[in-house]
Amino acid sequence: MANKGEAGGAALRLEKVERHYGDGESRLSILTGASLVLSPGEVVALVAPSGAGKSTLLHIAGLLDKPDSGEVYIGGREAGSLTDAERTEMRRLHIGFVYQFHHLLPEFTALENVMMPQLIRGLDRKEAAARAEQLLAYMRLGERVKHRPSELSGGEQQRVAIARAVANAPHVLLADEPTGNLDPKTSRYVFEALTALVRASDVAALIVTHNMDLASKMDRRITLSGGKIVEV
Ligand SMILES: Nc1ncnc2c1ncn2[C@@H]1O[C@H](COP(=O)(O)OP(=O)(O)OP(=O)(O)O)[C@@H](O)[C@H]1O
Repeated sequence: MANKGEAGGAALRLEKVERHYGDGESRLSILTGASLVLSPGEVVALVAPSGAGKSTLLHIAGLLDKPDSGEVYIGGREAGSLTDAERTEMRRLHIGFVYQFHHLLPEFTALENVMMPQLIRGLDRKEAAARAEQLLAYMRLGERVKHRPSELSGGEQQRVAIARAVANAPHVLLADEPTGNLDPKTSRYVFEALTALVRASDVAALIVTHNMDLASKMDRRITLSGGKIVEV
């Protein structure tokens, strides 16, 4: 299940990233030189107060937004010099996203949802189905592959979303409150499944959470202070 990142290299590197909103008197400096290195297989919690810039950072790391200055490297490749088409391609192949709400496609089964990113990448159906089955079995959803999202519990839906996010063996998994919508027991279960899959797949995970219990179980905890990343 290992990904194709180069040996020993960083999965994600942010170098002195700055992001400002607005101009003149109303200018807001949200990121003022944020630097971060994530290694393959590492699970890192990003814990910071509301408005500190967590989503801004995640959007930049996920190539959904561009920094005003600084660099973003995904699997060793600098993203700033890429064309829009290349950025989209890099996002599709090398970055997985998990949100608080699963965003699964309601008319497709769990298996088809996990196959989807692989089919978009051009993999044939048989290969995509085999990998999707393997991932869902890993998430202990082997008995649920033919269920549609509405036929799954909240925790099961989130586990499908996690399997889908790593289906293309990305370098980086970015998760924004992935268990924020679940009860504490289910949260822990989903988080443990996520962590096991991320480690087995050699993906680097950056997880925004307000849940200190889960944050304490991750490899590292970081926060944003004055627009910079600080280890907690
Ligand atoms: N497009 C934008 N234009 C102007 N200001 C913005 C924009 N996006 C975010 N901001 C501001 O930047 C700050 C950081 O926002 P961001 O969403 O990154 O914070 P956050 O840490 O994710 O917060 P939360 O935990 O509440 O989601 C906030 O004050 C927000 O109002």
